[in-house]
Amino acid sequence: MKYNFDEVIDRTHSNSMNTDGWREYIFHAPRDAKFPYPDDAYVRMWIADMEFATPPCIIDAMKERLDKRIFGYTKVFDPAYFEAFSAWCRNRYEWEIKKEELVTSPGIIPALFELTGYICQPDEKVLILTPSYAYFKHAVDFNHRELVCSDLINTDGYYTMDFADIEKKAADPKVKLCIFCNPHNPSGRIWTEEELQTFGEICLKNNVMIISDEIHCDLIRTGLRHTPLAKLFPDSDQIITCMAPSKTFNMAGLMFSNVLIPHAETMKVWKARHYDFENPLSIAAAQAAYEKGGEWLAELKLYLDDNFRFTKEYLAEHLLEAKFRISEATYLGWVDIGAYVEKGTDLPLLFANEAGVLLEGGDMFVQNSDTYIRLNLACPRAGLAEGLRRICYLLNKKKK
Ligand SMILES: Cc1ncc(COP(=O)(O)O)c(C/N=C2\CONC2=O)c1O
Repeated sequence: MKYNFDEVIDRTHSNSMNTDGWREYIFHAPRDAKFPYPDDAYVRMWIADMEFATPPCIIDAMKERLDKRIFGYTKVFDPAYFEAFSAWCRNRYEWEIKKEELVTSPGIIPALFELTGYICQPDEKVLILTPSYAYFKHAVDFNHRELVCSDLINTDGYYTMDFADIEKKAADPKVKLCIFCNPHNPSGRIWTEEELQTFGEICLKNNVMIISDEIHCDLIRTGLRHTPLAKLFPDSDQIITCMAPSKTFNMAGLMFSNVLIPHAETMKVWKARHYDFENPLSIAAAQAAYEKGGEWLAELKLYLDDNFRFTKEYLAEHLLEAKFRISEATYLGWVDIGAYVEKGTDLPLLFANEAGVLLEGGDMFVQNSDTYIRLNLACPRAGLAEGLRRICYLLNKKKK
């Protein structure tokens, strides 16, 4: 391997949400709230960013931009960025994107917050599939629109869409938008073309616009394939696609993402209301990611594959009644520990107080996730092993 994913990198004093923001985000506690373990004694498996250095090609591109020494107002003017991103979509997803549909946003979450308000009138509703990344709900709440949830069907830890339920809810004339996660966080599903086709047809037939959040699409297990939803409906202007280098290359702090808006009226509102200046270092980083990041990503995927295999084997040996499937996508493990805990247990607090592990779980994913914990496996294997050891020790002790 050319890259060292076993390297432990010190993130303290870097204003990192991962190391410094967990009290507020997970527990809604003040920054000085006391917990049983010293901060640096926690195994951090919660927020979705990685413990791996961003690829050298990206850091070099940022250094090259720094050497220009002026950082005035900046937008994506150079066509080289579109060429890099469109080549990425063509080569990896056999998907031709259109330059006139591409805009950028300082994150997919801000785009979801904006687009929800642009697309839905105050009395209209937004459909999401649950369990869900909580910010889908936050985007709806922020816009004071009504949230409608369709629970995914969980068959022994394998999640599928409940098309009958989606159809019923999409038929409500007030449901105007679905924020869709493709691939799915937290279950790790990569939706098949057949599932995407069925889902898309239900929404389009019922005049429900879709925002397909595909931020995790590059982070799939080796050998599996992602299908952009919009690729299956080339004649529709009702599917907005969000992609980003942020998850793929561990650069979420650079606040740069791609939004593809085929719907003319929505694009018109976006251009009228969105603040479209960008950070020059972020543009340089994103372009380098798409132009040169492929080799690093291939090695990252192999390392993550091994972390998932390690987790599967470790839980099979040390937590016999846990249910865990290797996620098809994301670097997030999704584990049912219902055999060890009561429904309604505050799982993040339990593991923070009694295991020294920071994780997300339970009701942090809107609904339909009660006895699940989500583990960030994008870390050096030694840290992963210690986190799993602590989790299994606590749960086996509680079981006795
Ligand atoms: C489905 C999905 N969309 C959007 C985002 C964030 O996009 P951004 O605004 O950074 O461009 C995340 C990050 N997911 C996270 C971040 O921490 N925990 C998670 O599950 C995500 O999982």
